[in-house]
Parts: sequence; structure tokens; C-alpha cells
Amino acid sequence: MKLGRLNHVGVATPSIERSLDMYRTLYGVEPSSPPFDLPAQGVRVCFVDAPNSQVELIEPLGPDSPVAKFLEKNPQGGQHHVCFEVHDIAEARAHFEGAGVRILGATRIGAHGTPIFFLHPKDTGGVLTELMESPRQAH
Ligand SMILES: CC[C@@H](C(=O)O)C(=O)SCCNC(=O)CCNC(=O)[C@H](O)C(C)(C)COP(=O)(O)OP(=O)(O)OC[C@H]1O[C@@H](n2cnc3c(N)ncnc32)[C@H](O)[C@@H]1OP(=O)(O)O
Ligand SMILES: [Co+2]
Repeated sequence: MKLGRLNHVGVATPSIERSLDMYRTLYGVEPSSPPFDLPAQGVRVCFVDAPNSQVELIEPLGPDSPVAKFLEKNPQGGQHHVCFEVHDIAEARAHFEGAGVRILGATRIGAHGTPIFFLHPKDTGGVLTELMESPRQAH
């Protein structure tokens, strides 16, 4: 498996609107598109683009959201995960399974419309890590 580019850094926030105000005021940037809900992932999402990557703002849709407990511990929000692209998600999953890394749930469709899965932060140096199939690869 070959690690691809850093697609995004996930940032948990109690309010995407308040976070966007901060990005506008401090960095002079607008979101690349309006916020949208991903009920299957339990989050509301909005992307802010940097020249070489993206910040993914994620707000819980309810108390069962995977971000809810993180925000209980970090009420102001904070850096939540990193996401690397891979060419072939099935190959990547087999690679991490073979390495004995705990995979969090099924492979599912993420915010960019391609398959994703997560690695347990306790097996990856304390960093919750998302792998996503690159939208730029032709299969
Ligand atoms: C927008 C869609 C999609 C995309 O396309 O980009 C997304 O990015 S969705 C993002 C949200 N989804 C997920 O995070 C799914 C995967 N996450 C999980 O399965 C869980 O959140 C978790 C990582 C297993 C954590 O479980 P949880 O029940 O929420 O919390 P715990 O307190 O039990 O955590 C166990 C342990 O792990 C530490 N932890 C939790 N979150 C993180 C984190 N973000 N980064 C680093 N470490 C984390 C937590 O502190 C606990 O450690 P101890 O306290 O030492 O036990
Ligand atoms: Co993400």
C-alpha cells in the first residue's frame, strides 16, 4: 500500500457557523461550499480549502455522533483526525488488517463521495486516522 496525499485535517466543533466566523476573521477564507449533513456518519460537515489540503469542520448531528464524546472532553472543539488518500481502499484495508491495526467499523462513503475507513488512534500513535480512496484515481 502506498500512502497518498493528506486530503484533510478533521476539526471537531460545537458550531460550524462559529468556526467559519473565525476562519473568515482570522484567515480571510470562506468555505468551499455550504455546510451539509451526513446522517450516516452522524455529522454536519463543511470544508475550508488551503492551497495544498483542506480543513474539514465536523459538528455532531446528535448525542450518538462519533464526535459527541470528543466534544464532551474538548468543549471548544479541536483537531480530531487526519485523512490520507490511498489508491485502492480494499487493498489499504487488507494492509492494515494484516498489520494488526484495529479498524473502526465498515468501509463507507465519506464526504467526498469515495469509500473511507478509520484506524483506532490507540494503534496509530494517538492520531485518529481516516483513509479515503482518492477521487482523482481512475480505476
Ligand atoms: C465527514 C465524514 C467523514 C469524512 O468523509 O471525512 C469523517 O471524517 S466523519 C468523522 C467522525 N467519525 C469518526 O470519528 C468515526 C471513527 N471514530 C470512532 O469510531 C470513535 O469516535 C473512536 C475514535 C473509537 C472514539 O470512541 P468514542 O466512544 O467516541 O470515545 P472514547 O472516549 O471511548 O475513546 C477511546 C479512546 O480514544 C481516544 N480518542 C477518542 N477520539 C480521539 C481522537 N479524535 N484522537 C485521538 N484520540 C482519541 C480517547 O481519548 C480514549 O482514550 P483514553 O481516554 O486513553 O481511553
Ligand atoms: Co474526515
